[in-house]
Amino acid sequence: MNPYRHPSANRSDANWYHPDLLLTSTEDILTMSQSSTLNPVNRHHSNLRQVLRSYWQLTKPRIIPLLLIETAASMWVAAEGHLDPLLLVITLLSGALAAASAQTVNCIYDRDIDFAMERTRHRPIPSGRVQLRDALLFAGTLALIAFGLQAWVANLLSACLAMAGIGVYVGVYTYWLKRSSTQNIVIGGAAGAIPPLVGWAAVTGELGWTAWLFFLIVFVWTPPHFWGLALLIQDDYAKVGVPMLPVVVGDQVTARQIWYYTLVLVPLTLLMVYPLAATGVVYGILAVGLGWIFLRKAWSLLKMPSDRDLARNLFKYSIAYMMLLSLGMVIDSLPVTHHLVTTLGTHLNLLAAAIPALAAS
Ligand code: HEM
Ligand SMILES: CC(C)=CCC/C(C)=C/CC/C(C)=C/COP(=O)(O)OP(=O)(O)O
Repeated sequence: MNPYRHPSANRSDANWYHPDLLLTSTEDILTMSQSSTLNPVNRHHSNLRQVLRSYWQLTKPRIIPLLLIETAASMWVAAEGHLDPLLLVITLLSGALAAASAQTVNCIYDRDIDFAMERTRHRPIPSGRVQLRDALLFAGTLALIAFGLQAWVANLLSACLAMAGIGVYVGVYTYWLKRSSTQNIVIGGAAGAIPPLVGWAAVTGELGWTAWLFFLIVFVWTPPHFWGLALLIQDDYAKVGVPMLPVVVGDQVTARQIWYYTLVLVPLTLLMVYPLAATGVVYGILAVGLGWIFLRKAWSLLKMPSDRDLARNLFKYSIAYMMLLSLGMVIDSLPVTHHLVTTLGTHLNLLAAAIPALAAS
């Protein structure tokens, strides 16, 4: 008997934004009902597929790519466009394993509230598909492999930072603050800002100003990212007593906080260009454009804090924003971009010098 299984467990529309995190899709139900009538070999394969799928879901896989994009962007900037492919692949692999381990421990610790929330009750532990002991073993193994790989191929600093990411997410966010403070994701959100530090340390063996600035950018981005979503799913959190900001202070104050954080975020992204000069004009233009859109969306929400479409729109945009900003850093650091920008600059200078002569003739 599964202690976390509720007889009335049901799917709901609250799951609109991450259907892959659910298990009981029509396809699953069909597969499960078929497996009892299949021959033993097919049944074995079908069961194995279901087990693998459950472990995959335990890692909340849809969040991991963005963490890896941050890591890769930081590595590219640190390497000034000349990145060792093996180092990149191993750092991303161990980053994915570390994040998966962190998410698994979060699923273990939060199994009671995950069971009670409509949105999360089909996760592998509350639905009884993965046992606690197995999940713990899985999380421990992933963390060990992540640490070993990273320390072996890159360096000890980056491996320790990845483990610190797990520690902050599990210890500070999940265990300490998630159920006790409205500032849970502000402070606990530091976990999600650690991947740029891991990437930078993997390339340089140390942590520079640029790495810390990237950390700060993700740190300040996290509240608008999550509170946009929290406005939509606050009833679920309220039901289980998790004090996410909108649950405690309401829509208006949350929208105001989102606005303040976005106001700080946009100028922060520009410090990469000046005074740090870690990135150039291509990233700069992108950061201004993306930031302008972010500000407009946060402003619209500030004007109509209870408009759920605006909140959903801001949440979705926050993800695209971080992806494109990171991509901007990568494109900016490539040697070909440097070459193009320098050539363009030279031509513009020549043109500027020629204008007075042309005007005089
Ligand atoms: C403590 C900080 C954060 C909290 C509380 C948070 C919370 C959430 C939640 C609840 C979701 C909905 C999906 C789910 O149920 O798992 C989500 C989606 C997402 N988060 Fe965050 N997040 C945080 C930080 C981050 C960071 C740092 C990143 C990456 C840089 C990130 C990337 C994403 C992405 C890509 C999605 C969309 C997944 C999908 O496509 O469904 N989040 N976040
Ligand atoms: C370097 C390293 C290993 C970093 C790991 C950082 C990490 C895993 C960040 C993810 C943050 C996140 C998606 C939280 C979800 O909140 P929640 O679990 O409270 O959401 P829920 O309500 O859906 O359970």
